[in-house]
Amino acid sequence: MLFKVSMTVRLPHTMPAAEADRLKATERAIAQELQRSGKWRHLWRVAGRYANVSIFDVAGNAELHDLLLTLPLFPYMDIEVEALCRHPSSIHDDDR
Ligand SMILES: O=C(O)CC1=CCC(=O)O1
Repeated sequence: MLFKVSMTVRLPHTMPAAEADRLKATERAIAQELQRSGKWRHLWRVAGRYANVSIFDVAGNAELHDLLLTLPLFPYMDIEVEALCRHPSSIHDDDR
């Protein structure tokens, strides 16, 4: 199943820079591994905001939830999830 996931990062201003850098580096490693696995299909920065829009391809709601929980920035992100289905006018047969 495909999901559009919007994440807005809100790190506390009181967080030490070294801790923020550590979290971001670990987040990056996990995100890149999930992209290599095919589960995190797209990752886009929202211009002008500390936010991203992503497309995930996972078995269902529970897998998506469990995956998002593994992200080190999870406690510091507002996350919105929208389930996607194939548009009848889409010419891409890999859309599900
Ligand atoms: O910077 C972000 O938008 C948060 C994030 C998600 C995956 C990643 O590497 O950073």
